[in-house]
Amino acid sequence: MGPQKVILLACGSFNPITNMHLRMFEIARDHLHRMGSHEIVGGVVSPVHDAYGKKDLESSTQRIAMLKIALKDHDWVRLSDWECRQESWSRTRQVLHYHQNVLNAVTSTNNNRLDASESDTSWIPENVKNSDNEPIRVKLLCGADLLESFGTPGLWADEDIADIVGQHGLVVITRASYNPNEFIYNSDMLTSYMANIMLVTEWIRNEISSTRIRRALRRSESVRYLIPDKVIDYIHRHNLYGSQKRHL
Ligand SMILES: Nc1ncnc2c1ncn2[C@@H]1O[C@H](COP(=O)(O)OP(=O)(O)OP(=O)(O)O)[C@@H](O)[C@H]1O
Ligand SMILES: NC(=O)c1ccc[n+]([C@@H]2O[C@H](COP(=O)(O)O)[C@@H](O)[C@H]2O)c1
Ligand SMILES: [Zn+2]
Repeated sequence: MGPQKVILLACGSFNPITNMHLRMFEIARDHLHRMGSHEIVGGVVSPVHDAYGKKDLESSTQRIAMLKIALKDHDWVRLSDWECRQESWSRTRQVLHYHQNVLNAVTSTNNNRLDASESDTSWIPENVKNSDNEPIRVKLLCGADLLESFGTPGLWADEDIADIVGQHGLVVITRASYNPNEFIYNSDMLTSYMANIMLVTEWIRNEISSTRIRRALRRSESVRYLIPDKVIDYIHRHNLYGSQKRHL
């Protein structure tokens, strides 16, 4: 059996998109290709709905505009704005299900093909559409902080975690001050699904986070080389995150 084909899907606020969000895809793809077990055929960024209501969450219109700029010439990662187009916030399990279902329909040769007008397929790589009918799995790509948020009481339903890890699978990138190995060890459920959790060590560590980017912008400090130049330009032109107009 050859490597399993995978599309990596990253959920989050992307408030705003940072270079580290983009790096996550690269680090994950290199690792999985080196292991020989998976072939990454695409990447998808799925920004969260406005109703997620996190502190300082910029509107989805602006977050999507910044993502479009950042991903404009990207060779393999695309945007899916499905979450933002829903009536309310969607659980991550639903997000994975939706994307897996569309993908199944687009790649299947039988009758459950999608009505093209019904669904947005712009996040699916062209070479995958009408391809050779090989199954492609949508896996959740996340940082170790998101994995550890599984342990926050009341935040994730157990059956959602079981479904996400059991049916889809996780690719987790290490992050400073988190210990995903120990977190998995401490959880009976995650340990039972360990074969479906790929831990990827980021050796060129950096602590870029959207929170720190917003803080720097608020303080009129430079965020150059931390987020794409064109996104910085957009932020200043639209005075987002309390930024004063300033040149790069
Ligand atoms: N420096 C990083 N290292 C590893 N993973 C990261 C890093 N920054 C973001 N991620 C991951 O990117 C995904 C999207 O995260 P999110 O939009 O919350 O970004 P963030 O930088 O953590 O933002 P915030 O500071 O607002 O929480 C999550 O899975 C998160 O774990
Ligand atoms: N129960 C759930 O499915 C659940 C709970 C909390 C966060 N999430 C998701 O995790 C991501 C977290 O993003 P932030 O790190 O920006 O808060 C978002 O995409 C959010 O929708 C999902
Ligand atoms: Zn975060």
